[in-house]
Amino acid sequence: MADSVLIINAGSSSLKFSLYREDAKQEFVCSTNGLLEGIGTNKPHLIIKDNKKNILYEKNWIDPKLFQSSARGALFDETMEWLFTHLGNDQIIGIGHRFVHGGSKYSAPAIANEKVYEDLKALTPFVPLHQPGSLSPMRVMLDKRPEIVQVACFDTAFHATMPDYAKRFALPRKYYDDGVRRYGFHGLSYQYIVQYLQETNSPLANGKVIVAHLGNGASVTAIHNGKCIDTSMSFTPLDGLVMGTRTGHIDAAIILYMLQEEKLSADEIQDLIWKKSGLLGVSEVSSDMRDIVEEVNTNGTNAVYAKQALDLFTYRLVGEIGRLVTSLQGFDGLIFTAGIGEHSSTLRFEVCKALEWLGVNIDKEANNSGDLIISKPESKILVQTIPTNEELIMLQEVLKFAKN
Ligand SMILES: Nc1ncnc2c1ncn2[C@@H]1O[C@H](COP(=O)(O)OP(=O)(O)O)[C@@H](O)[C@H]1O
Ligand SMILES: CC(=O)OP(=O)(O)O
Ligand SMILES: [Mg+2]
Repeated sequence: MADSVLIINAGSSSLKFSLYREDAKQEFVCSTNGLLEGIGTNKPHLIIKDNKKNILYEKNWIDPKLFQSSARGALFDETMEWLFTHLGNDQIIGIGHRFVHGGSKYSAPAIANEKVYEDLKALTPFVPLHQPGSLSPMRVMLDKRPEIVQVACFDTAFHATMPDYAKRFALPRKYYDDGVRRYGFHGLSYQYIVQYLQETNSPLANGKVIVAHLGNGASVTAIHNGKCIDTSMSFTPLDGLVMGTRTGHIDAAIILYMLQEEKLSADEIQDLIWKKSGLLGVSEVSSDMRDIVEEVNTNGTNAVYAKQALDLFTYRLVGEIGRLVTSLQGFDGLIFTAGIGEHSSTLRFEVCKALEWLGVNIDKEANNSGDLIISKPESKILVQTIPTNEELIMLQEVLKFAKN
């Protein structure tokens, strides 16, 4: 019977899981990978593969009702059901859960218990797209298999090194003391990128690097010597860049306008800014970058709106990179990661072209052919695409607890 560690990564449009099995060399190697993607779109897709990329299970849902976010629970349950009935003889010695928000109480991984569960549940209003998906598998396992060590790993932890002026909003001091400040998210992904640069002896490991994590949630982070200097997301993962369904940064007074003039309720505003805005709201096509690009390329009925959404996404991303280059006082490298960052060569090209004046010189062929280094040798800034691996960072954290 092999010892295994299960890692669950609940994203806003996806649920990823990886099962790591201990081999004869006592190393934990990924044996099964699952990806449920397209949550919140009308065509979610589940695919589960073994470590040789053979497909173990696949399912497509085509149902307009799935567009409603209330259908998320059912999709999560079905994925989890498959997982728990296919564990075979594996003995799970630990489970890692990605928690986007740790609030002011949790800035390091924490072992799950009732207190931790309740503390994290209380943060749900700040991360409505994520916390329910992270909490539900933890709850199931606390009830069914309380003997298994479960570790909550936080996106916020990586950003603890930001200086006071990057963390603080210009509000009366009381609010900062009450926890109203910039936390930053996607930290497990940024931690992985830093580790990757160190392990590959990259000249960027000790340099000034901008990392763009562009998934359904999108953020950019300025890193110097492996430490976070500033990042685009703040109190919640709503701030910063335009995202799949989130507004990114908007004038806070717009919320007052919606409340007072448009007479929207707090719940309606919450729904609007988290689930109906971003690429989806502007394009009226989809929250999924693949659909937006296809609508533009095929000159579909909403091609003009889709192009506006794409241009806005790019413009705001380039602007935020500019701000962070100033925070770093220059930069040596630019890294793209996560769903859009890893796969959309068009987006990477547009961003790099807009940054040419800062010394970014993209190699068009390398960018299109999926190479990891996509800048020309003479480029002042090294540009790389690095597939993220939040699961590996969580595995390392779980093993610290489960193996001792
Ligand atoms: N081949 C592709 N081209 C462009 N965008 C892609 C491609 N594959 C995935 N994406 C985009 O990546 C995003 C999802 O990223 P991901 O990091 O998996 O999501 P999450 O934020 O839920 O973790 C979606 O907008 C999707 O359209
Ligand atoms: C923090 C966040 O938005 O995460 P994701 O991109 O996985 O939804
Ligand atoms: Mg993600």
